[in-house]
Amino acid sequence: MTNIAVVGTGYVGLVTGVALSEIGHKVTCIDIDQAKVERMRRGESPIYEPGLDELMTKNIQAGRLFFTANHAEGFTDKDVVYIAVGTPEKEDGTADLRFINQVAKDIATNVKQDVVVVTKSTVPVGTNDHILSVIKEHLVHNVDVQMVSNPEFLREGSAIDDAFHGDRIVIGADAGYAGDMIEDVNEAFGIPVYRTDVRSAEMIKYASNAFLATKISFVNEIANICEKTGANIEDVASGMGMDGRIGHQFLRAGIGYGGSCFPKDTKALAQIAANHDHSFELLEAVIRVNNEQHRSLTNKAKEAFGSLKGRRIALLGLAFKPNTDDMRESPAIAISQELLLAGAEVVAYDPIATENAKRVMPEGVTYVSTAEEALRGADAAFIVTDWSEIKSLELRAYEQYLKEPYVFDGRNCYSLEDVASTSLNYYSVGRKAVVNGKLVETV
Ligand SMILES: NC(=O)c1ccc[n+]([C@@H]2O[C@H](COP(=O)([O-])OP(=O)(O)OC[C@H]3O[C@@H](n4cnc5c(N)ncnc54)[C@H](O)[C@@H]3O)[C@@H](O)[C@H]2O)c1
Ligand SMILES: O=c1ccn([C@@H]2O[C@H](COP(=O)(O)OP(=O)(O)O[C@H]3O[C@H](CO)[C@@H](O)[C@H](O)[C@H]3O)[C@@H](O)[C@H]2O)c(=O)[nH]1
Repeated sequence: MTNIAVVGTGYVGLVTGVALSEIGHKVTCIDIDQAKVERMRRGESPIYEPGLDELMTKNIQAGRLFFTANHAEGFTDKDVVYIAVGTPEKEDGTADLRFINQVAKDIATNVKQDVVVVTKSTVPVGTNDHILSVIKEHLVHNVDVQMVSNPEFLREGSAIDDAFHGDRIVIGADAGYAGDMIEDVNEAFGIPVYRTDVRSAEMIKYASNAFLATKISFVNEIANICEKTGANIEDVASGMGMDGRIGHQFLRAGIGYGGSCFPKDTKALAQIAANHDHSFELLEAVIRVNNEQHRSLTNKAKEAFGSLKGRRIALLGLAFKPNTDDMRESPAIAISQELLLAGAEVVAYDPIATENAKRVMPEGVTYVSTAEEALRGADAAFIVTDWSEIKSLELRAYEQYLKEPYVFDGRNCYSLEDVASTSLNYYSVGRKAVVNGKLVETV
């Protein structure tokens, strides 16, 4: 059992703290947001993440999981401090290290015993060295501080499962005992550990996200070409994925990636390269293709309707992916902006993310509390997030509620054969359209 503090209780910090307590460590989670801390003390997760509340409550009751807004209290008697604060993007695409710098100072002024500092946040190569120098500069007590880079690979919506069944735990440490200590801390997860130096660990995180984003933009480009050639992206992706070297994962064509990580991390890596006089052309193209892909549904609707002025569009799903309330960089934002710009009226529904959506979606969007309400009287439906509730909506609901039978499906939720037996005009991604019951090429 190790005494651990986790600084920052967002998607990563809270899940990390809860998972570490579940394998037997004594964990104090620290956040500057007092209201959040109060909720967490009651066992309520401030984020929607399946399975998280139950595990929080269990470990609070077991006396292994604590929450505080007071750094001095949180750091008392801790052997390990995890940094899990946000590293959002700045205007120029670089990572904003404001919160990281603050935590480094908080650690320096509060720790009274030797400590291993573990960086979970996604940070540019060289940041762990920077954190250590900030800590050393502000250190109040004469203690030893060692750094470990331990990037996080969890996905929102399946974060708990990922924490216990991830593919690997990357531990980047230079000379010293810290790397071994963090390997021991993680032993009970039973997940393969990959040991490397600090800078390589920092790079593994960005390279992994950039590679996955590349897969998505690649398959989206293939989907766009499928639409022009009459091929079917679902079949193409399945056939490609059977090659073990390619694999089936991350070959789902759609409206482009969103979320709190891929958009910001791809830009940050391109910027890291640029700062070292390297133009990362491939990644720049991945980002451009993704931005363009956000427009694909609206472009299809414009083509089908001529003009979208005065048209009422039902947006089904707002979160950047199912099973999360996270709206950061959700394609729904760019899609709504495009629709409103084109003069359309936007009525939106999401099973969970509506409150968060209201904070980041453009002004003028109307929110309703069921999919049926959104569809009723609309000229078209846009399927934006493939929540299981939305995927399982029967096709006759669209026929029944829509004023015009137009569905633009950004997630390929329905089979073309099923749609062909309805009266719907259906446009999806990388597949033929269905118009008047017939499969037709879109160009
Ligand atoms: N969200 C993900 O799925 C995911 C996955 C892997 C890695 N990451 C990376 O992990 C990091 C955290 O991401 P997130 O989505 O959990 O962030 P988040 O924005 O959801 O949460 C950050 C939390 O840190 C708190 N905080 C800020 N400054 C603080 C301080 N000085 N002391 C204590 N608390 C402080 C904030 O109040 C907030 O609750 C980022 O670098 C991100 O790129 C995120
Ligand atoms: O085949 C696919 C797979 C995903 N997506 C989209 O890609 C985005 C990201 O999805 P996903 O990777 O499942 O979710 P995140 O929670 O953003 O997780 C990513 O970003 C995290 C933060 O760095 C990493 O820890 C994870 O390993 C990495 O998968 C979403 O908009 C998805 O709709 C697709 O369009 N097609």
